[in-house]
Amino acid sequence: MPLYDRFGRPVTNLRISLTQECNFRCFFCHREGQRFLAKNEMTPEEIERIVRIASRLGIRKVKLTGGEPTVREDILEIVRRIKPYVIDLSMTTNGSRLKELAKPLAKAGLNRVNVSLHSLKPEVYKKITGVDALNDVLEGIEEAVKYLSPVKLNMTVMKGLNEGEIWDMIDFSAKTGTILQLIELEAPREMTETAFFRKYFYPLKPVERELERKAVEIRERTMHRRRKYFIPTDYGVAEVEVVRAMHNTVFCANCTRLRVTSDGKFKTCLLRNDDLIDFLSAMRNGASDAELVDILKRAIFMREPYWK
Ligand SMILES: Nc1nc2c(ncn2[C@@H]2O[C@H](COP(=O)(O)OP(=O)(O)OP(=O)(O)O)[C@@H](O)[C@H]2O)c(=O)[nH]1
Ligand code: SF4
Ligand code: SF4
Repeated sequence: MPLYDRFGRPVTNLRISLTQECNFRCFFCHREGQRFLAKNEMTPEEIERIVRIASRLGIRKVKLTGGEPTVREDILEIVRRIKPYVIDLSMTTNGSRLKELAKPLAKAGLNRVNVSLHSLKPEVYKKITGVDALNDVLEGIEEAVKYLSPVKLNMTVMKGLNEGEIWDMIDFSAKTGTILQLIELEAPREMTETAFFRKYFYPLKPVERELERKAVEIRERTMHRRRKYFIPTDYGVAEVEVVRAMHNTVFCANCTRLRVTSDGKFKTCLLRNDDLIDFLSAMRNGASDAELVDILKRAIFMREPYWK
Protein backbone atom coordinates (compact mmCIF):
# COMPACT_ATOMS: atom_id res chain seq x y z
CA MET A 1 0.00 0.00 0.00
CA PRO A 2 1.44 3.41 -0.90
CA LEU A 3 1.65 6.29 1.54
CA TYR A 4 -0.60 9.32 1.02
CA ASP A 5 0.37 12.94 1.47
CA ARG A 6 -1.76 15.55 3.32
CA PHE A 7 -3.67 16.25 0.10
CA GLY A 8 -4.77 12.65 -0.37
CA ARG A 9 -2.29 11.94 -3.15
CA PRO A 10 -0.66 8.50 -3.12
CA VAL A 11 3.10 8.54 -3.65
CA THR A 12 3.91 5.75 -6.05
CA ASN A 13 6.73 7.14 -8.21
CA LEU A 14 10.30 8.13 -7.58
CA ARG A 15 12.14 10.24 -10.14
CA ILE A 16 15.83 9.94 -9.48
CA SER A 17 18.26 12.39 -11.00
CA LEU A 18 21.52 10.48 -11.42
CA THR A 19 23.67 13.42 -12.44
CA GLN A 20 23.49 17.04 -13.45
CA GLU A 21 26.00 16.50 -16.21
CA CYS A 22 24.80 16.47 -19.78
CA ASN A 23 26.38 16.30 -23.21
CA PHE A 24 23.69 18.65 -24.60
CA ARG A 25 23.02 22.32 -23.86
CA CYS A 26 19.27 22.81 -24.33
CA PHE A 27 18.62 26.47 -23.66
CA PHE A 28 15.45 25.80 -21.64
CA CYS A 29 16.82 22.91 -19.56
CA HIS A 30 15.29 22.69 -16.06
CA ARG A 31 17.49 19.81 -14.84
CA GLU A 32 14.54 18.36 -12.98
CA GLY A 33 14.19 21.60 -11.08
CA GLN A 34 17.59 21.28 -9.40
CA ARG A 35 18.78 24.88 -9.42
CA PHE A 36 22.28 24.55 -8.05
CA LEU A 37 24.98 22.54 -9.76
CA ALA A 38 25.92 19.60 -7.58
CA LYS A 39 28.98 17.47 -8.19
CA ASN A 40 28.33 15.17 -5.27
CA GLU A 41 26.60 12.22 -6.94
CA MET A 42 25.12 9.16 -5.27
CA THR A 43 26.91 5.87 -5.75
CA PRO A 44 25.08 2.84 -7.22
CA GLU A 45 24.94 1.30 -3.72
CA GLU A 46 23.35 4.45 -2.27
CA ILE A 47 20.82 4.60 -5.09
CA GLU A 48 19.96 0.95 -4.56
CA ARG A 49 19.48 1.51 -0.85
CA ILE A 50 17.07 4.42 -1.25
CA VAL A 51 15.09 2.54 -3.90
CA ARG A 52 14.88 -0.53 -1.64
CA ILE A 53 13.61 1.60 1.23
CA ALA A 54 11.10 3.44 -0.98
CA SER A 55 9.82 0.14 -2.38
CA ARG A 56 8.91 -0.95 1.15
CA LEU A 57 6.62 2.09 1.34
CA GLY A 58 4.82 1.17 -1.88
CA ILE A 59 6.92 3.15 -4.35
CA ARG A 60 7.45 0.66 -7.17
CA LYS A 61 7.82 2.93 -10.19
CA VAL A 62 11.16 4.59 -10.77
CA LYS A 63 12.26 7.00 -13.47
CA LEU A 64 15.95 7.75 -13.97
CA THR A 65 16.63 11.30 -15.06
CA GLY A 66 19.43 13.87 -15.06
CA GLY A 67 21.03 15.87 -16.54
CA GLU A 68 21.60 13.00 -18.89
CA PRO A 69 21.54 9.64 -17.09
CA THR A 70 23.54 7.81 -19.76
CA VAL A 71 26.63 9.96 -19.21
CA ARG A 72 27.18 8.01 -16.02
CA GLU A 73 29.74 5.30 -16.67
CA ASP A 74 28.02 3.04 -14.13
CA ILE A 75 24.53 3.38 -15.62
CA LEU A 76 24.16 -0.36 -16.32
CA GLU A 77 25.17 -1.23 -12.77
CA ILE A 78 22.63 1.26 -11.39
CA VAL A 79 19.84 -0.25 -13.49
CA ARG A 80 20.84 -3.80 -12.52
CA ARG A 81 20.93 -2.95 -8.83
CA ILE A 82 17.53 -1.25 -8.59
CA LYS A 83 15.48 -3.41 -10.94
CA PRO A 84 14.67 -6.08 -8.32
CA TYR A 85 12.68 -3.50 -6.28
CA VAL A 86 10.84 -1.88 -9.15
CA ILE A 87 7.87 -2.81 -11.34
CA ASP A 88 8.18 -0.01 -13.91
CA LEU A 89 11.76 1.14 -14.41
CA SER A 90 12.12 3.86 -17.03
CA MET A 91 14.55 6.56 -18.08
CA THR A 92 14.28 10.00 -19.61
CA THR A 93 17.17 10.62 -21.96
CA ASN A 94 18.31 12.83 -24.81
CA GLY A 95 18.84 9.61 -26.79
CA SER A 96 22.38 10.36 -27.91
CA ARG A 97 23.79 7.12 -26.49
CA LEU A 98 20.83 4.86 -27.09
CA LYS A 99 22.19 3.35 -30.26
CA GLU A 100 24.80 1.46 -28.29
CA LEU A 101 23.00 1.35 -24.94
CA ALA A 102 19.40 0.35 -25.71
CA LYS A 103 20.08 -3.38 -25.76
CA PRO A 104 22.40 -3.51 -22.71
CA LEU A 105 20.03 -1.26 -20.76
CA ALA A 106 17.14 -3.59 -21.52
CA LYS A 107 19.25 -6.57 -20.53
CA ALA A 108 20.15 -4.85 -17.26
CA GLY A 109 16.44 -4.44 -16.46
CA LEU A 110 15.28 -1.12 -17.87
CA ASN A 111 11.69 -1.40 -19.11
CA ARG A 112 11.22 1.69 -21.25
CA VAL A 113 12.59 5.10 -22.26
CA ASN A 114 11.36 8.60 -22.98
CA VAL A 115 13.54 10.35 -25.53
CA SER A 116 13.63 14.11 -26.03
CA LEU A 117 13.02 14.96 -29.66
CA HIS A 118 12.03 18.58 -30.10
CA SER A 119 12.46 18.81 -33.85
CA LEU A 120 13.01 16.72 -36.96
CA LYS A 121 14.88 19.55 -38.68
CA PRO A 122 18.65 19.38 -38.08
CA GLU A 123 19.09 23.16 -37.86
CA VAL A 124 16.18 23.62 -35.42
CA TYR A 125 17.33 20.60 -33.42
CA LYS A 126 20.78 22.15 -33.09
CA LYS A 127 19.38 25.54 -32.18
CA ILE A 128 17.41 23.97 -29.32
CA THR A 129 19.93 21.44 -28.00
CA GLY A 130 23.22 23.14 -28.90
CA VAL A 131 24.50 19.99 -30.62
CA ASP A 132 24.41 18.49 -34.07
CA ALA A 133 23.10 15.13 -32.90
CA LEU A 134 19.76 14.59 -34.61
CA ASN A 135 20.93 11.60 -36.64
CA ASP A 136 22.46 9.84 -33.64
CA VAL A 137 19.24 10.36 -31.71
CA LEU A 138 17.07 9.05 -34.56
CA GLU A 139 19.24 5.94 -34.75
CA GLY A 140 19.00 5.62 -30.99
CA ILE A 141 15.21 5.78 -31.17
CA GLU A 142 15.17 3.05 -33.82
CA GLU A 143 17.23 0.82 -31.55
CA ALA A 144 15.16 1.69 -28.47
CA VAL A 145 11.93 0.66 -30.18
CA LYS A 146 13.39 -2.84 -30.54
CA TYR A 147 14.30 -3.28 -26.89
CA LEU A 148 12.64 -0.66 -24.68
CA SER A 149 9.10 -0.35 -25.91
CA PRO A 150 6.91 1.64 -25.43
CA VAL A 151 9.23 4.47 -26.38
CA LYS A 152 7.90 7.96 -25.75
CA LEU A 153 9.14 11.00 -27.63
CA ASN A 154 9.21 14.24 -25.65
CA MET A 155 8.63 17.33 -27.72
CA THR A 156 8.67 20.56 -25.78
CA VAL A 157 6.73 22.93 -27.98
CA MET A 158 8.15 26.44 -28.24
CA LYS A 159 6.87 29.49 -30.03
CA GLY A 160 8.92 30.51 -33.05
CA LEU A 161 10.97 27.31 -32.98
CA ASN A 162 9.06 24.09 -33.47
CA GLU A 163 5.33 24.76 -33.10
CA GLY A 164 4.93 24.22 -36.85
CA GLU A 165 6.24 20.66 -36.55
CA ILE A 166 3.57 19.21 -34.27
CA TRP A 167 1.70 17.38 -37.02
CA ASP A 168 4.90 16.11 -38.68
CA MET A 169 5.93 14.78 -35.32
CA ILE A 170 2.58 13.04 -34.91
CA ASP A 171 3.15 11.32 -38.29
CA PHE A 172 6.69 10.43 -37.23
CA SER A 173 5.51 8.81 -34.02
CA ALA A 174 2.95 6.70 -35.90
CA LYS A 175 5.60 5.71 -38.42
CA THR A 176 8.10 4.67 -35.75
CA GLY A 177 5.62 3.05 -33.37
CA THR A 178 6.39 5.50 -30.58
CA ILE A 179 4.16 7.61 -28.34
CA LEU A 180 4.44 11.36 -28.71
CA GLN A 181 4.31 13.62 -25.65
CA LEU A 182 3.63 17.25 -26.47
CA ILE A 183 4.99 19.25 -23.57
CA GLU A 184 4.11 22.82 -22.74
CA LEU A 185 7.06 24.93 -21.60
CA GLU A 186 6.87 25.30 -17.84
CA ALA A 187 8.43 27.49 -15.18
CA PRO A 188 7.96 28.41 -11.53
CA ARG A 189 5.58 31.32 -10.77
CA GLU A 190 8.34 33.91 -10.42
CA MET A 191 9.61 33.17 -13.93
CA THR A 192 6.38 33.29 -15.87
CA GLU A 193 6.65 37.02 -16.50
CA THR A 194 10.23 36.92 -17.78
CA ALA A 195 10.97 37.95 -21.37
CA PHE A 196 12.36 34.44 -21.95
CA PHE A 197 9.17 32.69 -20.92
CA ARG A 198 6.93 35.11 -22.81
CA LYS A 199 9.04 34.68 -25.92
CA TYR A 200 8.88 30.88 -26.07
CA PHE A 201 5.70 29.85 -24.24
CA TYR A 202 3.31 28.24 -26.68
CA PRO A 203 -0.04 27.29 -25.12
CA LEU A 204 -1.14 23.77 -25.96
CA LYS A 205 -4.82 24.15 -25.11
CA PRO A 206 -5.79 25.02 -28.70
CA VAL A 207 -3.73 22.07 -29.94
CA GLU A 208 -5.60 19.84 -27.51
CA ARG A 209 -8.91 21.05 -28.95
CA GLU A 210 -7.74 20.09 -32.41
CA LEU A 211 -6.55 16.71 -31.17
CA GLU A 212 -9.93 16.23 -29.52
CA ARG A 213 -11.68 16.85 -32.83
CA LYS A 214 -9.46 14.44 -34.75
CA ALA A 215 -9.14 11.66 -32.19
CA VAL A 216 -10.74 8.26 -32.74
CA GLU A 217 -10.33 7.60 -29.03
CA ILE A 218 -9.34 9.58 -25.94
CA ARG A 219 -8.05 8.07 -22.70
CA GLU A 220 -7.14 9.70 -19.43
CA ARG A 221 -4.17 8.60 -17.32
CA THR A 222 -4.52 8.67 -13.56
CA MET A 223 -1.09 10.36 -13.40
CA HIS A 224 -1.75 14.10 -13.65
CA ARG A 225 -5.05 13.23 -15.40
CA ARG A 226 -3.13 13.61 -18.64
CA ARG A 227 -5.14 12.92 -21.74
CA LYS A 228 -3.97 10.62 -24.49
CA TYR A 229 -5.38 11.12 -27.98
CA PHE A 230 -5.43 8.42 -30.65
CA ILE A 231 -5.00 10.23 -33.97
CA PRO A 232 -5.39 8.60 -37.38
CA THR A 233 -2.50 9.30 -39.77
CA ASP A 234 -1.30 7.89 -43.11
CA TYR A 235 1.00 5.63 -41.11
CA GLY A 236 -1.56 4.23 -38.68
CA VAL A 237 -2.96 5.54 -35.44
CA ALA A 238 -0.63 7.82 -33.47
CA GLU A 239 -0.76 8.02 -29.67
CA VAL A 240 -0.36 11.59 -28.47
CA GLU A 241 -0.18 12.60 -24.84
CA VAL A 242 -0.35 16.23 -23.76
CA VAL A 243 1.67 17.44 -20.76
CA ARG A 244 0.20 20.76 -19.77
CA ALA A 245 1.27 21.63 -16.25
CA MET A 246 1.15 25.43 -16.11
CA HIS A 247 -1.61 26.74 -13.82
CA ASN A 248 -3.18 23.29 -14.07
CA THR A 249 -4.73 22.44 -10.71
CA VAL A 250 -6.01 19.08 -11.92
CA PHE A 251 -2.48 18.12 -13.00
CA CYS A 252 -1.03 18.86 -9.57
CA ALA A 253 -3.95 17.32 -7.68
CA ASN A 254 -3.07 14.05 -9.40
CA CYS A 255 0.67 14.15 -8.97
CA THR A 256 2.04 10.98 -7.41
CA ARG A 257 5.75 11.72 -7.70
CA LEU A 258 8.59 12.33 -5.36
CA ARG A 259 11.94 13.43 -6.73
CA VAL A 260 15.48 12.63 -5.69
CA THR A 261 18.20 15.11 -6.61
CA SER A 262 21.54 13.91 -7.93
CA ASP A 263 23.17 14.84 -4.62
CA GLY A 264 20.79 12.77 -2.52
CA LYS A 265 17.94 15.00 -1.41
CA PHE A 266 14.22 14.38 -1.63
CA LYS A 267 12.51 17.09 -3.65
CA THR A 268 8.76 17.24 -3.32
CA CYS A 269 7.94 19.21 -6.47
CA LEU A 270 9.61 20.00 -9.78
CA LEU A 271 8.89 23.70 -9.45
CA ARG A 272 9.85 24.22 -5.81
CA ASN A 273 13.27 24.64 -4.28
CA ASP A 274 12.36 25.27 -0.66
CA ASP A 275 11.48 21.64 -0.21
CA LEU A 276 14.77 19.73 -0.20
CA ILE A 277 15.37 17.07 2.42
CA ASP A 278 18.86 15.64 2.57
CA PHE A 279 19.05 11.88 3.08
CA LEU A 280 22.50 11.23 1.61
CA SER A 281 24.33 12.94 4.47
CA ALA A 282 22.32 10.86 6.94
CA MET A 283 23.12 7.73 4.96
CA ARG A 284 26.82 8.56 4.89
CA ASN A 285 26.72 9.27 8.62
CA GLY A 286 25.47 5.76 9.32
CA ALA A 287 21.67 6.22 9.44
CA SER A 288 19.68 3.00 9.87
CA ASP A 289 16.96 1.94 7.43
CA ALA A 290 14.35 2.99 10.00
CA GLU A 291 15.85 6.48 10.16
CA LEU A 292 15.83 6.74 6.37
CA VAL A 293 12.19 5.65 6.32
CA ASP A 294 11.44 8.54 8.71
CA ILE A 295 13.20 11.00 6.40
CA LEU A 296 11.21 9.68 3.44
CA LYS A 297 7.96 10.02 5.38
CA ARG A 298 8.89 13.60 6.27
CA ALA A 299 9.37 14.38 2.56
CA ILE A 300 5.98 12.87 1.75
CA PHE A 301 4.41 14.95 4.51
CA MET A 302 5.87 18.12 2.95
CA ARG A 303 4.37 17.50 -0.46
CA GLU A 304 1.76 19.92 -1.70
CA PRO A 305 0.22 20.71 -5.09
CA TYR A 306 2.08 23.61 -6.73
CA TRP A 307 -0.87 25.00 -8.67
CA LYS A 308 -3.85 24.99 -6.28
N1 LIG B 1 5.13 20.13 -13.48
C1 LIG B 1 5.49 18.88 -13.75
N2 LIG B 1 5.93 18.57 -14.96
C2 LIG B 1 6.28 17.29 -15.16
C3 LIG B 1 6.19 16.30 -14.18
N3 LIG B 1 6.60 15.14 -14.70
C4 LIG B 1 6.95 15.40 -15.95
N4 LIG B 1 6.76 16.69 -16.24
C5 LIG B 1 7.04 17.35 -17.52
O1 LIG B 1 7.01 16.38 -18.53
C6 LIG B 1 8.27 16.31 -19.15
C7 LIG B 1 8.54 14.89 -19.59
O2 LIG B 1 8.63 14.06 -18.49
P1 LIG B 1 9.30 12.65 -18.57
O3 LIG B 1 10.55 12.68 -17.78
O4 LIG B 1 9.41 12.17 -19.94
O5 LIG B 1 8.33 11.73 -17.75
P2 LIG B 1 6.76 11.51 -17.85
O6 LIG B 1 6.28 11.64 -19.23
O7 LIG B 1 6.12 12.41 -16.88
O8 LIG B 1 6.64 10.03 -17.32
P3 LIG B 1 5.97 8.73 -17.95
O9 LIG B 1 4.81 9.18 -18.76
O10 LIG B 1 5.56 7.92 -16.78
O11 LIG B 1 7.02 8.07 -18.74
C8 LIG B 1 9.23 16.88 -18.14
O12 LIG B 1 10.37 17.43 -18.72
C9 LIG B 1 8.41 17.96 -17.50
O13 LIG B 1 8.40 19.10 -18.31
C10 LIG B 1 5.69 16.68 -12.91
O14 LIG B 1 5.54 15.89 -12.00
N5 LIG B 1 5.35 17.99 -12.76
S1 SF4 C 1 19.25 16.93 -22.91
FE1 SF4 C 1 17.95 17.19 -21.11
S2 SF4 C 1 19.39 17.42 -19.39
FE2 SF4 C 1 20.55 17.75 -21.29
S3 SF4 C 1 20.55 19.97 -21.58
FE3 SF4 C 1 18.83 19.10 -22.76
S4 SF4 C 1 17.06 19.23 -21.37
FE4 SF4 C 1 18.92 19.47 -20.14
S1 SF4 D 1 2.88 19.32 -7.67
FE1 SF4 D 1 2.44 19.97 -9.76
S2 SF4 D 1 4.23 21.15 -10.41
FE2 SF4 D 1 4.82 20.00 -8.59
S3 SF4 D 1 5.75 18.12 -9.35
FE3 SF4 D 1 3.60 17.67 -8.99
S4 SF4 D 1 2.53 18.07 -10.92
FE4 SF4 D 1 4.58 19.03 -11.04
